[in-house]
Amino acid sequence: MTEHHARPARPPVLGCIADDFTGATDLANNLVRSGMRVVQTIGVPTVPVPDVDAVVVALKSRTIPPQEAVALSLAALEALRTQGCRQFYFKVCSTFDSTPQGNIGPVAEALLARLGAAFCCVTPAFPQAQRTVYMGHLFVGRVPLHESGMRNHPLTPMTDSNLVRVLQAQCSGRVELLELAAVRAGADALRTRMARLEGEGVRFAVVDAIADEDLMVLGRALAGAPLVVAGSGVAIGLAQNHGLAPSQGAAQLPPPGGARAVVSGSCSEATNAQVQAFIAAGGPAFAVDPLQIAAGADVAGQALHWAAERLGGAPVLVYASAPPEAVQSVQRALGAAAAGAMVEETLARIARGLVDQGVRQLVVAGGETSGAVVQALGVEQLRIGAQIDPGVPWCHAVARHCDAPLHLALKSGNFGAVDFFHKAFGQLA
Ligand SMILES: Nc1ncnc2c1ncn2[C@@H]1O[C@H](COP(=O)(O)OP(=O)(O)O)[C@@H](O)[C@H]1O
Ligand SMILES: O=C(O)[C@@H](O)C(=O)COP(=O)(O)O
Repeated sequence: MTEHHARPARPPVLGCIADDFTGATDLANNLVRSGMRVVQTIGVPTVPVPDVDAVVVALKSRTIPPQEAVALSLAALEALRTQGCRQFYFKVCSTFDSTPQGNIGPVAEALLARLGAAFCCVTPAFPQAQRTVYMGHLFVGRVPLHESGMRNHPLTPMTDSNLVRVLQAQCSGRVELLELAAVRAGADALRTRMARLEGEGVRFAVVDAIADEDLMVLGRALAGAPLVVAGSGVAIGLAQNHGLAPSQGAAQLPPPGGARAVVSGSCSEATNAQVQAFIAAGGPAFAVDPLQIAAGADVAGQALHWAAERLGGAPVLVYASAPPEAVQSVQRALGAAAAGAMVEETLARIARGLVDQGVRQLVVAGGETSGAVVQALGVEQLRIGAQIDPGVPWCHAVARHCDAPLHLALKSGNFGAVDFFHKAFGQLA
């Protein structure tokens, strides 16, 4: 939850449903930086949230069966409506992580139907993190999505950069492009164009955006729209519709304490480079071998025994992160879903053990991994602090399974500079 400023209490204006936990903190980070007071809940909130402008519900629904993702997302929508939210944001990955079955299309269609709406804009553009959309094609830095490291993702390999085509394969409604020229024509013209597309029976418009200014225009055009489906980028353009402006004060967190650790289950290019940089700089690191887990070894116990002798000194790293060839060989042996679940469960047990041993500053790399860790720790709400790198803030969490509050950074696999792990702890020092 962010600091409360002196504003009259009113229901939150924006209700957000994020399909993974790193994605949720990424979105909350952009909302906070644009001037909104935000509370992030882990799972569907069951109690009233405090006086905030936006609520972000973090789900772990990106890779579960589509019907389960739909049911969870609709439950989140109902809870957000109960809190008084009037506009809704379905936060998906900036690399549009999904499979031909979903879950972006099915969840977006179900949310639209429940809201009684017929049309919504979709864009994963987040230029500050080098995600741009042009002619409906998603670029990651200088390369199209299908040439980026995402083509080798363990759970959601992305092999087509044409998002109109990718989304159409997941939807029954019609998907069209809203090209950059329409965005550059300004918010009023863009709104007129959106209305025309809706009149033509289009359900989803994939919107081009290559710079923050495009997202600001789109944000204005979305005033009053019931739903937007987007990465975290569009968040920078929504606060202006509610008379809110960027504020630094929102990012203050209590001082950190305790030992420092990183748990990494992301196999993305950026994370693999961060792991290698940490090790090359002499950081103590323990590699988790999925085949050992499958063979019945007590890998979590070994990792915790190793860590117990080192905690309190330099930050320690426990990682399953591995390059694509190693991941593929594990997946051939164990199956992709089973390997993923097994590694997540082990890393979550390790994270909980590390916290039991006194870790109070914890970086988790990987969206699914973060979901597993946060659930194992029993975290219910997160307060968002300062940004470490685009898309990744420090957060402050109270966890059921920890007697003192924790500083947590949930890092999307793709995000962060190569020295992210050291940078993160340096920022808290
Ligand atoms: N060495 C490995 N072999 C196979 N799967 C792995 C390995 N290491 C991690 N995984 C799995 O890969 C998935 C990575 O997804 P995630 O944590 O969301 O990372 P990212 O943020 O990069 O997408 C997780 O399910 C994780 O358990
Ligand atoms: O939008 C993004 O890229 C991130 O917020 C995100 O969703 C992260 O997903 P993972 O790469 O699985 O961590």
